[in-house]
Amino acid sequence: MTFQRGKFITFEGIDGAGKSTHIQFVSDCLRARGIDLVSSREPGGTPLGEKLRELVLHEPMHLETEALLMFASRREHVAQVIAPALARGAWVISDRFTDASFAYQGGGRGLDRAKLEALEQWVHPDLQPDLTFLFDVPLEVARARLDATRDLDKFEQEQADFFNATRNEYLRRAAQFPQRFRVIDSSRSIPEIREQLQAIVESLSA
Ligand SMILES: Nc1ncnc2c1ncn2[C@@H]1O[C@H](COP(=O)(O)OP(=O)(O)OP(=O)(O)O)[C@@H](O)[C@H]1O
Ligand SMILES: Cc1cn([C@H]2C[C@H](O)[C@@H](COP(=O)(O)O)O2)c(=O)[nH]c1=O
Repeated sequence: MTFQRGKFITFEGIDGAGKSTHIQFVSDCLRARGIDLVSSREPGGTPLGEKLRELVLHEPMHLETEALLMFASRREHVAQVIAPALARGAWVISDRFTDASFAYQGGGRGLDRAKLEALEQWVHPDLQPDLTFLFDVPLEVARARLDATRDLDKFEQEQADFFNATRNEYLRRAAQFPQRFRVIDSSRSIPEIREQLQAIVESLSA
């Protein structure tokens, strides 16, 4: 028996844009449609990846070390979780993937894009998301949402210039890959965003 490869969906956006809020909703919509779904996150998603997550979110380190650890976590995630699930026909949702490295380490921190492209080619030469939701929101809105909720990690404590550059790189990539990106105006209310997400999910799983 041959299985059709499952679909790979990623959620992206600057910290506080609201992507995590909507992952559960989209997951519930897909499961209600009978789809076998694996939901995961980066950095993380495996026992080793979760240890790397603790390091990159809390320890100061060289920019290139940070990028390499993101891709080390990703290599493990692809090998242990994403590729096996897709191969057996399950769908995978990941809270962030390689677009985040281009946006944060590339846009935010200024790492040469060619180095990120080389890492991408090394770590997942044959894998790209089928669909990427980019939750786009002005920095001030994201910041207000974060400040209201929790202690901030290393990235969340970055300044406005960092997040503006990160957001701009996300938007640049959305324009570069329009066939897989859906830019969601995340400054709207949660019910309005859900309505749009539901329509996209229904068209995808029809
Ligand atoms: N559309 C919205 N309107 C108002 N509040 C929202 C909206 N979306 C999310 N929030 C709230 O903003 C806060 C941050 O949301 P969430 O954790 O989903 O962001 P995130 O993009 O996943 O952030 P991070 O990447 O840092 O984990 C939460 O308290 C959430 O309830
Ligand atoms: C995958 C990935 C993530 N990051 C950053 C982006 C966020 O600030 C954190 C993860 O936190 P979240 O609350 O789970 O979104 O990590 C990054 O800089 N580069 C990456 O490749």
